Amino acid sequence: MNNIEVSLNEKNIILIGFMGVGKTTAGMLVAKKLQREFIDIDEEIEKEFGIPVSEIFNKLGEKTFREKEKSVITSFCEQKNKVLSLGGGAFLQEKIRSVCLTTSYVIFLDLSFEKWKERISQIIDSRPVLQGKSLEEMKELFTKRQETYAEHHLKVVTDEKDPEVIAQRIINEFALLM
Ligand SMILES: Nc1ncnc2c1ncn2[C@@H]1O[C@H](COP(=O)(O)OP(=O)(O)OP(=O)(O)O)[C@@H](O)[C@H]1O
Ligand SMILES: O=C(O)C1=C[C@@H](O)[C@@H](O)[C@H](O)C1
Ligand SMILES: [Mg+2]
Repeated sequence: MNNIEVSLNEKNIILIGFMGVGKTTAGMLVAKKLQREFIDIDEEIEKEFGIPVSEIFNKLGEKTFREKEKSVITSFCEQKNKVLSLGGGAFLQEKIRSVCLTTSYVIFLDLSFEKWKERISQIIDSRPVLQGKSLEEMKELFTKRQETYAEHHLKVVTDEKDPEVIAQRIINEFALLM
């Protein structure tokens, strides 16, 4: 199937994976190529509270963030024709996993730890879950979190440097599913 046929299928495309694997970067390009609206769930949560994710964690607590994360994702899953980029911890919640997997196509963006660690300096300031952790502790979290992404419809490896190439690969592999 080609891009046109992919875009005719109305189900949402949902990108999951660890912080920094490129869900937002690739997701925006996938949405543009398929002429769909792109929604970054972390940004939607920030809009609801009017403060950045790190401040939500610090001032309101992770529990409040996770509750909002669940309600925002559930509400977007009632819509269609979107490309959603989920926060790296969203799939920790069973309710989120089930609503995403039953309503939408869930694509797991996979990246090796070796490649991921090259991005730490770019993401650390805005990712409270990483702050104060040693490289060893980050590796532990990275490895543990892979279990939460185990349920998906498609896995796409994102070690490639060029986000355009990754976005096209997501679309091509997704088209094979249909
Ligand atoms: N293919 C790539 N090669 C190199 N760097 C990349 C690539 N894709 C994204 N990046 C960079 O890695 C960082 C994280 O990317 P991005 O914000 O898209 O990740 P994310 O999966 O959305 O993270 P989060 O779950 O924390 O929202 C950004 O600085 C981005 O510019
Ligand atoms: O992996 C996580 O637990 C998180 C990832 C980010 O996308 C944000 O959703 C938040 O910083 C928590
Ligand atoms: Mg993101």
